[in-house]
Amino acid sequence: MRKIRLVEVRSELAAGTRGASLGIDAMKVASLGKHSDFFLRFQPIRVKNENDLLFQEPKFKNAKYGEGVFTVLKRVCDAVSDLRAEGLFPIVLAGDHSTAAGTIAGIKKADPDKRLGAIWIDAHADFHSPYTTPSGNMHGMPLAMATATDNIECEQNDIEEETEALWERIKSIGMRGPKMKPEDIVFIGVRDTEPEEDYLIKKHGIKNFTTAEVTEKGVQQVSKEAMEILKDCDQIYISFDVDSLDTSISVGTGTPVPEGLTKEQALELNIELIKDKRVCCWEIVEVNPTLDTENRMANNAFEILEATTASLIQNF
Ligand SMILES: NC(=[NH2+])NCCC[C@H](N)C(=O)O
Repeated sequence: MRKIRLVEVRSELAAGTRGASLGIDAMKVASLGKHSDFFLRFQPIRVKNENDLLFQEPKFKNAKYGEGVFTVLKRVCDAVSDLRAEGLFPIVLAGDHSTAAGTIAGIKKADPDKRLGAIWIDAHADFHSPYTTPSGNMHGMPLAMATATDNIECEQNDIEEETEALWERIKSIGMRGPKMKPEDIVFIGVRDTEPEEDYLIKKHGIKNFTTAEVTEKGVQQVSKEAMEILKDCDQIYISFDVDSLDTSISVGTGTPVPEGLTKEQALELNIELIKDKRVCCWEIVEVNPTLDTENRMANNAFEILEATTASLIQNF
């Protein structure tokens, strides 16, 4: 059986809306409500955050709070890389989705020679760089960080020199250069992108399984096809952003988008995908209880976390 370690990252610097750093504790409240022993079973590692920067104005307008994001991602990278070097399976519970770039860097740092792929279950492609971002919010950038993509072809923002230097440092966390090829990304549920991201998706032929496709083909088939696309990867990372879920379930996330997955679809998808023996890390992000009523999103997210972990344990 694989040994699991929880990594708790209460960081929300890279989100545009406040509150995502409370998502982990909202899931803990959900677990108490269910009388679950989940949080007793795994020893958590807590990564220090830099959320106090939020009391100041952001320094970099195309990479807001980027200096803090860099520090947190570096810490996440080191924590994940240490766990992977010990052969442990990190389950990362995080606030905003930028942490995924730290996680990916950590996986790669521990196994630089292994080809890494990612399954990105999300409403967003998170493929912006400071050169293209419409918001400056760095939770829209983790896949550009991980693949070292600037997307100058679609440049929208005339970025400052300091921002450029910071972006270079962020892309070099763990190791210099790309940790993954864009071709080794599979999207599920992506439905809110900007033209600059559409350009990259088309350029690299990245497959997106839409909500309609998941409904039509079913979870088993979609999981099979997703893994088939990543057949040449040695390791697979799964990133689950709760905004992949439909807004009728809950709006307890910073950037909710209609026409998302049902809870059952997301639950089954994660249960199924994590059975693949190459999956080496799973992450859940963007639960924001301050935007919610009766902790609905965290209740759903915790259910998915618990079921996915159970599937991981049962299948090894
Ligand atoms: N992880 C997220 N919720 N990302 C939302 C990104 C939204 C938009 N594409 C932006 O870059 O601002």
